[in-house]
Amino acid sequence: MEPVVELKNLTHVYVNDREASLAVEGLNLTVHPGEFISLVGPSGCGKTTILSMIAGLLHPTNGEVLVYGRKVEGPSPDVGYMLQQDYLFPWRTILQNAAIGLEVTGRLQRESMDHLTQLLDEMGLEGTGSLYPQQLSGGMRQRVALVRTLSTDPGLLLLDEPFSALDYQTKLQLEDLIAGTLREKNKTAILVTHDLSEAVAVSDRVVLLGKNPGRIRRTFEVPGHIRETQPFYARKEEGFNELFHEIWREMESEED
Ligand SMILES: Nc1ncnc2c1ncn2[C@@H]1O[C@H](COP(=O)(O)OP(=O)(O)OP(=O)(O)O)[C@@H](O)[C@H]1O
Repeated sequence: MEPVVELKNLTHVYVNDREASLAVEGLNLTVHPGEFISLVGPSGCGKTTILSMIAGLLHPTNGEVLVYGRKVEGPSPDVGYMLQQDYLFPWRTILQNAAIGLEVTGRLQRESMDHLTQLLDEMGLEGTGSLYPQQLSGGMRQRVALVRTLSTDPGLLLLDEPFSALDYQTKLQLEDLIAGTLREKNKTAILVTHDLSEAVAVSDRVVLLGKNPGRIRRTFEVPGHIRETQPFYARKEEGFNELFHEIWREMESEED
């Protein structure tokens, strides 16, 4: 099967008036259909830069990004992006917020509202369509952001720390919901996170990046029995702690 994402010798240099800084260098990564990948690594190792290039928001200085076999030249409806902040518009109802993706891509139709209401229901947000964002909790708002992202039916989801602003309990609930939903809908996902336990619990593969500049340091396969378990319970599975500590030690041992 054709890969969903191919990063080939990907390099990015940020340039301003005074200096140039190498953020990502010579990165190669292939992500297959239905895979859930996490990118982890120390602060500043280039995780967000990599997602921005896959999303077509930032052009690589060198190398190339292919999504579904096509060179990325800009944002595409095949790719959904979810961030730490939900960016809901306070003056729009929940349903109107959920509809924005379809609106801006010119695909909003009469029957779309039924589909969005169904998606809100699936996310446990029954009856919230006519409320406003400020009437919902942080976890609920982030679920609305997920509905907005899924509404355009992108095959690939880029998740940049979508759980990190939430309290611990909400974060665990949302991890289960998002990982379960994406697997059920057979989406491909790349998650950026600082939380190694989250990375192991939700992913098929954890890609550890090293810093100065961002390069792949090591890739860890998550064993099948952990992958098949809901993230919350995965943390109690045999081998989970060992893998967590292996990644942790590797990250700590970075010398450069
Ligand atoms: N717009 C920019 N201009 C100049 N340098 C930048 C810019 N954005 C990021 N950088 C630098 O590029 C490097 C990679 O940044 P990036 O945000 O991709 O890392 P990250 O791994 O996502 O960091 P964090 O984990 O702290 O979110 C860092 O050294 C950062 O300072």
